[in-house]
Amino acid sequence: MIIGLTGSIASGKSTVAAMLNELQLPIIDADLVARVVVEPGTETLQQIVEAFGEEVLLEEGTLNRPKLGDIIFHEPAKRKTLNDIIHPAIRREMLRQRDELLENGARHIIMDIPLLFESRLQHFVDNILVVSVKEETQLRRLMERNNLSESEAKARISSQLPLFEKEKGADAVIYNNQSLESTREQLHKILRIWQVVN
Ligand SMILES: Nc1ncnc2c1ncn2[C@@H]1O[C@H](COP(=O)(O)OP(=O)(O)OP(=O)(O)O)[C@@H](O)[C@H]1O
Repeated sequence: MIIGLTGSIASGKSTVAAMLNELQLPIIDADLVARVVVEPGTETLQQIVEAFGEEVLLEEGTLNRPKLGDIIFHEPAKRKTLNDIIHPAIRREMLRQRDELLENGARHIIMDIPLLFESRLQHFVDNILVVSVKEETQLRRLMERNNLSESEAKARISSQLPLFEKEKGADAVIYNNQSLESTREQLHKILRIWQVVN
C-alpha cells in the first residue's frame, strides 16, 4: 500500500513520519526530493539557470534560493516558469524512488507530501493520512518552533488549504492535539486497520 502522509504547517507531519520510521516503513520525503532534484549536475538545475541566468547560482554552483525567491516574489509570472521546471522533476524522482523500493520488495511505502492536496497528487497514493490539529494548538506550536509573532504564524497557516478541507479528502485522520503517546496510538490503530502492521 502506498500511503500519502500530509497535513498543514506545524500540524505534526514530521512527528508522525518519525513514528513511521521507527516502524521501519520506507518514507519518500517530498521536501528532500525537492532539494535533491536541483543539486549541482542535475538537468533540472541546468534548466533553471537557462531560464533565470547564472545569477541564481552561488559560487560553489548550488542554487541561491533566497535570490530565486526574491525574483519570483517581484515577478510573479516567473513563479510559473520555475514551477513548470521543478514540479515535473519532483514528481519523476518521487515515482523513481517508489519504483525502486517496490522492486526491492517493499510492501508498504509512505509518501510524505506536505502539499499533497495543493499539488493535486492524490493519485500518487492508495490511502491518504492527514495529520490534523486544532488551530489554536497549531498556532502556538508554530510560534514556538519558528519563533514567529502571532500575525506571522497566522499568515503562514492561512496560505495553505485549511485543515478541515484536507480532512474531507483523507482516508484517515490523526488528531495531534494531545500527547505524543495519543498520536502514536491513533497511528498504530490506523495502520492495523489498513493491515500495514499487525
Ligand atoms: N503531540 C505533540 N505534543 C507536543 N508538541 C508537538 C506534538 N506534535 C508535534 N509537536 C511539536 O510541534 C511542532 C510542529 O510539529 P512538526 O514539526 O512535526 O510538524 P510538521 O507538520 O512536520 O511541520 P512543517 O510542515 O511546518 O515542517 C514541533 O515543534 C513538534 O515538536
